This record gives sequence, structure tokens and C-alpha cells, in this order.
Amino acid sequence: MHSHIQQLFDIAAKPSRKIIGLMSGTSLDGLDVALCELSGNGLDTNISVLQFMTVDYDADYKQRVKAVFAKREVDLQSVTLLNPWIGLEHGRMINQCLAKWQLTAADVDVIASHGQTIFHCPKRQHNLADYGNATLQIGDGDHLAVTTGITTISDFRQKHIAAGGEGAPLAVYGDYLLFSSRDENRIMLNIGGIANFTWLPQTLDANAVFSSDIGPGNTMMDAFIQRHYPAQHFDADAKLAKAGKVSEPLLGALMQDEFFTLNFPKTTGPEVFNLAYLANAQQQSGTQSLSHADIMATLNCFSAQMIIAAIKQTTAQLDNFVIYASGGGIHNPVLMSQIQHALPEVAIKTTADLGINPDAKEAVLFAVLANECLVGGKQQFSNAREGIPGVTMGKISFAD
Ligand SMILES: Nc1ncnc2c1ncn2[C@@H]1O[C@H](COP(=O)(O)OP(=O)(O)OP(=O)(O)O)[C@@H](O)[C@H]1O
Ligand SMILES: CC(=O)N[C@H]1[C@@H]2OC[C@@H](O2)[C@@H](O)[C@@H]1O[C@H](C)C(=O)O
Repeated sequence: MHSHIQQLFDIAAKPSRKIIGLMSGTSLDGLDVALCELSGNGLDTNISVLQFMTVDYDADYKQRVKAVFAKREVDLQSVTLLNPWIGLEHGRMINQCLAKWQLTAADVDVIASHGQTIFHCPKRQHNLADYGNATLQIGDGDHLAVTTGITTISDFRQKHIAAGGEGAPLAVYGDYLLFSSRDENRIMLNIGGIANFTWLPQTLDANAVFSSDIGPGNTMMDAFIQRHYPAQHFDADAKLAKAGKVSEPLLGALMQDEFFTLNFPKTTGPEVFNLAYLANAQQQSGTQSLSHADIMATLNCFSAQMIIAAIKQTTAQLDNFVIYASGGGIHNPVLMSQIQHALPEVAIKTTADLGINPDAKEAVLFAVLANECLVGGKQQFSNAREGIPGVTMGKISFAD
């Protein structure tokens, strides 16, 4: 037997495993690094987040990734070069985190890497008869493994697509295992670049559980700020949005996309919800001369309204459920107050109330998926028709 296979066997047989979960999302703000300790698997998974850091990307990093991010036409050489380069950069960032935490590679069993999505394209979006759902994450796992000296599991989304899903949201697989509860119905709401949610009914019925993207979370607001205020990455504390007034005609035009009429689950990305989408909505509604502040107020309201509509649609028959929010959008006071205002009876908590730092939640998800890859079985979901196939995800790279 190859020593690598023995090594995997030994890791799987340990009473608990230390797994570094990595997430680099659509916001391109930084690499989320969560060092987790996991024991058990499936619904018996126990997790504690031992360390968490977001390693901010510098301007040069962002510029290189943005050159290919969510673009239909790119320089193929750049994509080819970025694939190993991001793997190396992420590896270096992990090495920095380990040094800071006074740990070495030997203290970590596995890295679980999401990589960087550069294009997400469900079939309904490209509409080409010969092709199915597709998504592309770069930041090669072998490079991460060799740079850190730690076995790396990566590229989780391809199996999901191969088995009938859209490659996202994978949140359902982690949320169900970590957060489902017989005590209450839960909506796990993540507001990253794209907003998504997982529905966790208190029946724990694996076939009723689902995750879906909702639409833009921060992505359009961030893109607008970065275009017009290049020194800023986002509208910190919604300062600009607070200074503006929502334009009803623009809001109406923004809400007109076919995506919002589709049933859950569904996925999307900045390939659809971007500044060109805004420009088109402004043209449709004759609102080209709005001030920056009014546009920001309207984009903020657009994200909020779509989140509210998704939650209301999912919980229409219920009078008791709790929202557990996560992702950078929870730090946006205008966004969060609109959601609370529209759902006055509903408790809006964060995943911190369930023991998981809301900024770390997606990185933790990938640690859970890696744990399942090593010691779990196929997940309970068998509703492939709903885009949630019962699969084990991830590809394994060894360090030597
Ligand atoms: N203080 C704040 N005020 C307003 N917005 C904030 C604040 N802090 C963070 N954000 C928003 O959160 C974003 C980062 O969110 P997050 O890290 O969850 O995104 P992501 O993981 O890249 O996205 P995705 O989940 O779509 O992949 C920032 O770009 C910004 O829009
Ligand atoms: C293709 C892709 O990277 N999608 C991300 C993105 O960011 C949020 C939303 O869109 C979600 O569908 C997904 O990430 C999370 C981690 C998921 O798969 O659950």
C-alpha cells in the first residue's frame, strides 16, 4: 500500500482531526482561514473553531484575480498562470497563519480548500444545448499541499455537478450536519457577495432541507463602490447608502430578472449581478442621473428586498422560525435593519449564537466537507431532482 493511503487511513481513524477550512468568496476581500477540530461525522459531527483569520488580499492580488473574475472573455494564459499562483499564494497565507498561531504543518491533518471561483455558469444561464451546469474554481490543490506540507482536499464543486447539482450552494451539506435542530425551524442566511440561505425544518427531514442562492448580497454594492471610489473596497457601515434615498423606479427595474421567478434551489453569481446589470436597469427605468448615494441606497434595498422575499416565500406556512445570519453583509446596518423591519416578529441572530463566528462560517463548511470526505459516508440527501445529490466531495492532493 502506498504510504499516502496509510496516512489517510490513520487520519480517518483518529478520534479527532484538525482541519484548516479555506474560503475565498465572490467579494475578493481576503482568504478566510479557519482551523477546526472535528470529531465524529454526519449528524454526529462535533466541531470547534480553534483559530480564525481573514488574510486580506493586497491590491496587486485583487487586480490579478479581477482581470479574469466572472468575465466571459479573458486571456487564457492569465487563467493558466493564476491557477498554480493562487494555490501557492494561499499556501503561503496558511504558512503565515500557522506561524502566527505558533503551530507547524505537523499539527494539522488536512487543508480543505474551496479555491477561487472565477466563473459560475448553470445551464439555464448559458443555455447551450450540448453543455450542462458548470463552475470553475482555481487555486490548485497540489500547489497548496506542496507549499504547506499538508494533505489538501480541494475542488469540491465538480462532484456536485457531476451528480446532478449546480455546484452550489454546498452550504446545505454543512448546515444540516452542524445546525439542524429539533427545537426550532431555522433559516441559515449567509450574506456574502451573493446571498444564500439554507432551510432547516425542525422535523430534520433530509428531503425537505435545501440551500439556494437568493441574488446579490454585497456584490453589486461592492462593485459600485470600487468603480466610483477606488480607494474603498465596500460601503463601510453603509455610510453612502444612509445618505441616499431609494429610487422606486430603479428598484423595480433591478427586481425584474427572470432569476427571481425561478423556484428554489437555484444559483447565480456576479456573472449576472454586476455593474452592467445595474446600467441596464438604469436605462430601463430612465434613472441614469441618480446620485451615487441614491444608487447605493437602492442597491442596498434591492439586496434586502430579495432576501426578505426569499425568507417569506420559504416560511409562508410557519409562524415560528429563527434566522441565523453570517457573512460580511451582517456588518451592514442598513441591510440588516431593512430585513428586521420587514420581519418584525422574527428573531434574527447570528451563527455566533450557535458557536460559530459568522465571518468564519463558510470556511468551516469546507472543513466539514473534508471531514465527510475522510470519515463520513454519502450524505443523506437523495433529492438529486432538487439539485442536492447524495455525494462525497473533494479531490485529495498529497504533499510529497
Ligand atoms: N462594516 C461593514 N459595512 C458594510 N459592509 C461590510 C462591512 N464589513 C463587511 N462588509 C461586506 O461584506 C463583504 C465581505 O463578505 P464575505 O467575506 O462574507 O464575502 P464572500 O465570502 O467573499 O462572499 P460569498 O459568500 O458570496 O462567496 C465586503 O465586501 C462588504 O461588502
Ligand atoms: C460558485 C460559487 O462559488 N458560489 C458561492 C457564491 O458565494 C455565495 C454563493 O455564491 C454560494 O452559492 C457559493 O458559496 C457557498 C460557500 C456555498 O456553496 O454554499
